[in-house]
Amino acid sequence: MQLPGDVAEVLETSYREVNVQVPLRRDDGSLLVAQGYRVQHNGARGPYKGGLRYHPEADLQEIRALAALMTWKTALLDLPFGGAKGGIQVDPTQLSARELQSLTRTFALSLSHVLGAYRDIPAPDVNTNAQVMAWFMDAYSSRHGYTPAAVTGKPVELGGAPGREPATGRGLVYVVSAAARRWGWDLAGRRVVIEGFGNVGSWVAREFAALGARVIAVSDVHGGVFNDTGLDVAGLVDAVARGGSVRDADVAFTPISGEELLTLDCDVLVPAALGGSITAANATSINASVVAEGANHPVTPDADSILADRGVRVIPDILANGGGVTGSYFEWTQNIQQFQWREERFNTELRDRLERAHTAVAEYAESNGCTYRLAAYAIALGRVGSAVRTRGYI
Ligand SMILES: NC(=O)C1=CN([C@@H]2O[C@H](COP(=O)(O)OP(=O)(O)OC[C@H]3O[C@@H](n4cnc5c(N)ncnc54)[C@H](OP(=O)(O)O)[C@@H]3O)[C@@H](O)[C@H]2O)C=CC1
Ligand SMILES: O=C(O)CCC(=O)C(=O)O
Repeated sequence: MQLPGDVAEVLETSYREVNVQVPLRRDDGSLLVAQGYRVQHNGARGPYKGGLRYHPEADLQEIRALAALMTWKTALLDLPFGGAKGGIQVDPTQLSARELQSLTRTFALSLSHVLGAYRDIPAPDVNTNAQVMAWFMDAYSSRHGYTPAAVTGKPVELGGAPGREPATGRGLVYVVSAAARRWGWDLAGRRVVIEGFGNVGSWVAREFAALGARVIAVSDVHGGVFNDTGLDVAGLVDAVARGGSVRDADVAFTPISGEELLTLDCDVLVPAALGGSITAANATSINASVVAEGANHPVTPDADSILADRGVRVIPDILANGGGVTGSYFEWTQNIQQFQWREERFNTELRDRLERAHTAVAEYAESNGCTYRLAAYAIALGRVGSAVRTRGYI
């Protein structure tokens, strides 16, 4: 794409990286001092936008990488946002509900000077959910006045958009369906494997099952479950809603390891857990026709080349999981206007935006003979580069 050198130089680093101390008085009286981050990568196209992750591996390097991905994602989806990501390096599974709320409020207050509805708008990511966003919004509002548009992914009764919670997984299935139509595939009866069964993975499973595809394996941190004739997705969802693992589900399955799951013979493999699960070490063992990236950067660059050489089609994260931030965009605009769409309208608009982005990527890839990932990056970087120059940043 011949990105000019000065544009590349400014996009290689983040605009602002905030590192805050997040002290928490534990229920037992001891003190935990966690590190919190918000990285604002680029805001040329609009306010910074991106999720908050609570995870022991959420360090500055990881958050920085995820923030840059948000810049490309919002540009590819043509949303009026830049890219950011944040998080706390902590294991939330070890915290009580009171501790989680306290940690979230302290974090929100320490970041509040760089956030805001027209500055930077957080949302949920790994181990954060609508309840965490409600606490975050409440803490932010205590300092700035009631501001629902400062955070997305909120509970529906607090200005959340009906449809935002399923939007990432549902959007991925809209994108795969659009690609399948282009390739002349019928998704009914196709074998689907999903790594991760949280917000994204569980909605991918529900939406594929609703289309008549066969979800043959899913996993969480405790391992995987496999059934060649198709898993009972509703039963898996019930088990997780009760606070258990997919392994606790009262459905027919054979236990498998997370590593085995990735190598199963399938039509569509959806990594929907953390980054870096498909590497040069296991890319030669992937037995999927298509890898649709629900997670952010689940395929390392080395693995990406191996998959491309082997003819495995990869639908990149910035397209495949773009339904989440697109849904957040709908929520943000509705909060600003004090208005709410019904979920049917939300889904129609979501599908339309994702299909348009998919068509742009597919056409670019076909006319330039490149992968979907390169096409998606070329489109996104072109848009960000143009905004950087037009706004006079450089
Ligand atoms: N939420 C959103 O709107 C968006 C999320 N994403 C990306 O999607 C991915 C998943 O996010 P989300 O669903 O929100 O997060 P959740 O916290 O809801 O779920 C994460 C899931 O991944 C599982 N998991 C974690 N580590 C592993 C592992 N090593 N092997 C197998 N499973 C594992 C978790 O298991 P357990 O429950 O047992 O811990 C859980 O099932 C992330 O990469 C995120 O950045 C991308 C776009 C938007
Ligand atoms: O909804 C959002 O604003 C961001 C979601 C997110 O973090 C992501 O797409 O990775």
